[in-house]
Amino acid sequence: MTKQSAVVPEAVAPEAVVVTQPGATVPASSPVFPYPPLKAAVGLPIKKFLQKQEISSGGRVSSWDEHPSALGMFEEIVSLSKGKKIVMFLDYDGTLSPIVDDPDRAYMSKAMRAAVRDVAKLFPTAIVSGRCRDKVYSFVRLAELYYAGSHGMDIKCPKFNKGNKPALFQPASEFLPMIDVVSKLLAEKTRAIRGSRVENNRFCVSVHFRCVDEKRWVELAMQVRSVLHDFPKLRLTHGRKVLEIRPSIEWDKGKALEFLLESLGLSDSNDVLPVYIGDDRTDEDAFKVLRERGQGFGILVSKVPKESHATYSLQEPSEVMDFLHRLVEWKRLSGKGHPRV
Ligand SMILES: O=P(O)(O)OC[C@H]1O[C@H](O[C@H]2O[C@H](CO)[C@@H](O)[C@H](O)[C@H]2O)[C@H](O)[C@@H](O)[C@@H]1O
Repeated sequence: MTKQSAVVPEAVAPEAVVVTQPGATVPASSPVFPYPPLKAAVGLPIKKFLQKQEISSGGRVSSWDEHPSALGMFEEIVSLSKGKKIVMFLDYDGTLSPIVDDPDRAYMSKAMRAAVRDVAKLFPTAIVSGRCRDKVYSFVRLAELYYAGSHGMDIKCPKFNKGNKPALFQPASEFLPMIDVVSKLLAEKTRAIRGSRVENNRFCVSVHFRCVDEKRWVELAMQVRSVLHDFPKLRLTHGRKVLEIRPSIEWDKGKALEFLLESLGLSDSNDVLPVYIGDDRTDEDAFKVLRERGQGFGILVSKVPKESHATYSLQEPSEVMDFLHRLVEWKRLSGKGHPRV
């Protein structure tokens, strides 16, 4: 038995199992992913089990003062965008579709699809998801969008650098065979844990525990770790009741955002306003990039106030849809569909 501590989320705003080294302090409010590198944690026994932590984005905070509603601040937002070209980045699960138990049934509504289609007519729009790109495309079904699947490790642009051909960018392609092997091993190892589910997202793998009895979360995390022990080039992160296994490369949704801006030929322009909407920890990488660039802003989708690199908030996908509607309406009224305000 190895020695490690697992931190499991509180019931109210639950979203992950975090495995740490014994003695390691995981600040309850840390907005940054608190795993030690996988290698350091492997080989240490379980010491302690449940500890409450807010997880899906940053730690929980007491009010929305830091991240006011993007609907409430809509006038301010559009005034910020005066003379600028808006570029939209949208996460999928929990942002465009509600969180549901079965990941294969996380459909977006027709109304949401229509809202995204309308937005994409007016602004370049990308979907940035942890899902396999084909899978997220099968949910969204809008060919005119840009898609970044596998947490940005699988990017498809309708056009690239003003050329006409669709282009693919897959910085982790060498990991494909390894991910396949690991996905099968994980499925085997976790089969006996009722409710668990392994989802092969092509360049990464998700191990879901939303439907696993809480008493077995640690057992599941241990099984995952035991598989990963033999794959030091992979790392473990987590999202909303899901453990995510992915290549240890310097690539995330933030890097994908920058890549997409570059491929749109908009990277160096001061008159570009990227807006990223997302609900999960992995979206924080993109929010952070926008903060660091001092360009555009992030919108966190969450029912509870959290620490986040986002600037604004929306409570749930229905509010995301309202926001998209307002953006379209405002643009139509102000610019008659021209790409600049
Ligand atoms: O980046 P995202 O598009 O938000 O993808 C992150 C994970 O999303 C999916 O899992 C989440 O949504 C499921 C359906 O609502 C839910 O059952 C699960 O508990 C959530 O974690 C997707 O299935 C994962 O592969 C992605 O990693």
